[in-house]
Amino acid sequence: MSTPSPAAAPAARTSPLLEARRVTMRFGGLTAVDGVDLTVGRGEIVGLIGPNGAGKTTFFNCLTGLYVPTDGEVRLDGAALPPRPAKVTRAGVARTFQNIRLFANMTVVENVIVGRHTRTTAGLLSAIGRGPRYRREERESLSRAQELLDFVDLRGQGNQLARNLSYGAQRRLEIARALASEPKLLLLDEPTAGMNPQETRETEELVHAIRGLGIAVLVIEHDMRFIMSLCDRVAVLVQGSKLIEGPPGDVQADERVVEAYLGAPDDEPPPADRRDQSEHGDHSEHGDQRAHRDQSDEGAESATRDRNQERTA
Ligand SMILES: Nc1ncnc2c1ncn2[C@@H]1O[C@H](COP(=O)(O)OP(=O)(O)OP(=O)(O)O)[C@@H](O)[C@H]1O
Repeated sequence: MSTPSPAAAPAARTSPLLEARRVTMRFGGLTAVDGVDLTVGRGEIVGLIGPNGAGKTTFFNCLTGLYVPTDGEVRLDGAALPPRPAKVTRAGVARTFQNIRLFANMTVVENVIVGRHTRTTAGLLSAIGRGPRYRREERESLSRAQELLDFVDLRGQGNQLARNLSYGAQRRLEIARALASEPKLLLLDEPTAGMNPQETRETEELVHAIRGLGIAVLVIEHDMRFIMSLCDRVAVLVQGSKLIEGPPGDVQADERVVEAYLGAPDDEPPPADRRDQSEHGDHSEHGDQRAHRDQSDEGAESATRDRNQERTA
């Protein structure tokens, strides 16, 4: 028997974990995502940034089966992803949403167990009859959910209602629920939106820990400090098209990115303003990002939280 040549190696070994090719999404006359190529390697943390309305969330929706792209394809481990959210989750892609989507009146641990449903196999009859297979899977799911709650620093809070958790804790619970599906790739849509600097730092640590589990992460975020310190690679979307992608330093210094998204140096606030911002825990430094964070002053930040809390209520 001959040894397979490298060219004959399975696609799963040679291709990136996620490969999106020429992904396009049109809504009537509007092209929200226009021929975007993006790869994510195994264990990589990739950032996706761009101005409001650039098409970032639409692109996520194309990756996760919520939208069927008008054109292009998405592959995971070399295999085309099916255009169905549950099948995409089963294939190994989990996500969180821009606005918190928890089951507010279920307990914290139940929310995580729900996230495991794509990994349990007991059929409906077994579940109704509470057969041995169902009971074994239920025990395993509970034990795994407790581990995940420990992992996201929610130990001891499993029996609370999700709605009673603090805002930052609800965001961590969403991540635990996504991890419960045992993903190879986790997509995070603005995970630090509405967070204070301390919560943002904790989220950064958590994402590093997730990578430590061997899980790749693709993250949309407007907080440049977070993105630049977290990511191995950053891609910039502008008006549905990918403007540039590369190491964070290169992207941040790219003139086109500064012009289209970050804002020209002339736009920076005078030093007194900057000091004022940092005193208020605002670390933003540039144009659109600053505009975004301007919304995160005391009033708007609590409004964001209120909106997110309403979502879970
Ligand atoms: N279901 C839809 N039907 C019609 N237009 C849509 C739909 N979803 C998104 N769009 C439009 O597509 C464009 C891209 O929106 P998208 O939410 O993907 O941008 P984004 O980069 O995620 O913005 P933000 O940073 O504000 O979340 C916008 O013009 C938006 O209005």
